[in-house]
Amino acid sequence: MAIFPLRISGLRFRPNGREVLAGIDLELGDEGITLVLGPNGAGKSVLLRAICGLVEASGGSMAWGDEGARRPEQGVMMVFQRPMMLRASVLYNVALGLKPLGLRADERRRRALAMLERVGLADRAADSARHLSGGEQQRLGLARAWLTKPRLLLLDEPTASLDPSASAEVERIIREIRTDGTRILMVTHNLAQATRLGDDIVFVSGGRVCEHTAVREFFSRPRSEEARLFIQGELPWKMRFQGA
Ligand SMILES: Nc1ncnc2c1ncn2[C@@H]1O[C@H](COP(=O)(O)OP(=O)(O)OP(=O)(O)O)[C@@H](O)[C@H]1O
Repeated sequence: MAIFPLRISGLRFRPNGREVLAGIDLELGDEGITLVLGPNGAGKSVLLRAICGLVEASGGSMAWGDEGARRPEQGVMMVFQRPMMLRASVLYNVALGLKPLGLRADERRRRALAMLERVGLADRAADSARHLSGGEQQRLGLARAWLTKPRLLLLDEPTASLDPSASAEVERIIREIRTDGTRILMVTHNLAQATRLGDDIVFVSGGRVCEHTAVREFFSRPRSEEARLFIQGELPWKMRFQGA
């Protein structure tokens, strides 16, 4: 089943009557890296969780592919800021992603080792995953997801709290995953990273998409006052939560 274009219309999430997603409209084609920017509390992570089905929307719709399926059967993966690690080796944690495919154990091991090579963790295969640094854990999370060849990969601030060299390594891997044919939707607070990595920007504020434009256009000619103030670091705290 083709899952693109993904058309999101009027998506709402209102836990206890509080408007977290206030009617998200967004369309994603089948290629590239889209960066989600916006102030704290804007609803960026909730949007990603809603797309991968971890949060149940209170209203609106998502239509996957030309047939407008309500849910994708497979092919959507999400990597969190702190990826989940089992109390087991790095190799075991990566190979875990292949379990649902019903492959033999030696094939899972072979593919997982090859993937660890690609993310620069081959020499850590036997170590405890929980002893990895934050940057290494993020690379492990990316490897685990990449191994399943997802069509859409959702990344929630994958370089938050990483130093510049660990961030650069994670960015390299993200580019490779994209080159390998995976569509990426990624939340970041790092504007320089957005210019390095993104094809287009989705700017979210107050639970709405205020603009969705090419990266260069977003930074040179932001359409909304909120985006302009955000880029300049001057978005007043009241507007952050109330939207435009
Ligand atoms: N499952 C949930 N139930 C109720 N409220 C939630 C839930 N998940 C998130 N929220 C609330 O929704 C709001 C938006 O959260 P979200 O994590 O999406 O913000 P964000 O834009 O990712 O912010 P940040 O940049 O700080 O990570 C927050 O006020 C948060 O407390």
